Amino acid sequence: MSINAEFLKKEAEMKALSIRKTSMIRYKFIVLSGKGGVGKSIVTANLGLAFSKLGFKGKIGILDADIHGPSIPRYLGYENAEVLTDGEKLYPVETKYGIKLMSASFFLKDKELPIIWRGPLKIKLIRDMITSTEWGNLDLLLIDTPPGTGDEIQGIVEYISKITGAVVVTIPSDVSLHVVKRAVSFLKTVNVPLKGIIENMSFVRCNDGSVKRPFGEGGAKVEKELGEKIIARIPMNPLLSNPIDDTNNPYEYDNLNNNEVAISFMEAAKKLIESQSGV
Ligand SMILES: Nc1ncnc2c1ncn2[C@@H]1O[C@H](COP(=O)(O)OP(=O)(O)OP(=O)(O)O)[C@@H](O)[C@H]1O
Repeated sequence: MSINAEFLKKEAEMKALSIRKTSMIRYKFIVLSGKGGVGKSIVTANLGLAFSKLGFKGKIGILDADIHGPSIPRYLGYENAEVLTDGEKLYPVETKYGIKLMSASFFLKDKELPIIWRGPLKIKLIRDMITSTEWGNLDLLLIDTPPGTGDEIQGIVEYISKITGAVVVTIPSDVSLHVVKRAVSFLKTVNVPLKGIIENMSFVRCNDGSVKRPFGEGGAKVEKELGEKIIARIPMNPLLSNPIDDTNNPYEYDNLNNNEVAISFMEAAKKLIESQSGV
C-alpha cells in the first residue's frame, strides 16, 4: 500500500472510531462564538454546572477543544489536574461537580498553543482528544470550540456523531449581529442546528437593583432579527471570572431565588434539552 493510501486508511479508521464512540452519547452540544473573548468558555463551564444540577451529575462531560485559549479547567478550579492515560486511552478528570473534563490545556506546556503550530497539527490535537478519551457512561457532552468559524470547528463537527445542536455566545455590541449571523450561516453549511443564542455580559445589576447596559443597545439588533433564539441573558459579574470553588459556587444552593446567574444558566440548559425533546 502506498504511503498516501495508508494515511487515508488510518484517517478513515480514526474517524469511524470517534463517530462510534460519540454515537453513544445522547446529547451533544457545541458552543461557539463568531469572535474571541466574548465569554464562550465561561458560558460552557456554567452550562456544565447547570446541567449537573439539573440531573446530569456524573453523566456530563466537557471537551475543552478551544486549543487557542483552553480555560475551562481554570474556571472549574482544575487547572493543575492531570489526565490519566494507559498510553492509548485518555481518562477525563473527574471533578467534584459531577462533570468529566478533558481539555487541551492538560497537554500544553505553559497552557498555550505553540505559535508555530499550523492548521493540521491543531486539528490533530483536537481529533486525538476526541478519539482517545474514554468518557465512560455519558448522557451529555458539551464541546467548547476555538473562536471563529474556521477549519478547527469543521474538524470537530466531522468527528462527532450527530451533534444535537449549537449554542452561539455573543455580547450585545454593535458588531454582534454581523458576527452572530456569520456563525448561524456557518452552522447551516455544516448542518448543525442552532439551538440557542446566549447573550453574555448583557447587563450589570447595580446594588439598588437597577440595570445598566455597558454595551449600550447594541443587542437590540440581534433581538430584532434573532430574538426568539436567545435562551439566556447573562449579567456581567466579576464572580464569574473567578474559579468556582467551595466559596464561589452559585449552583450549590438549593434556594436559587436570588441568584440570577445560576437561574439564567439553568433556564438555558432546560431550553436546550426541551428543544431536543420537542417539548
Ligand atoms: N459574564 C461575565 N462577567 C464578568 N466577566 C466575564 C463574563 N464573561 C466573561 N468574562 C471575562 O471575559 C474574559 C473572556 O472570557 P472567556 O475566557 O470565557 O471568553 P472566550 O470567549 O472563551 O475567550 P476565547 O475566545 O479567547 O477563548 C475573561 O476574563 C472572563 O473572566
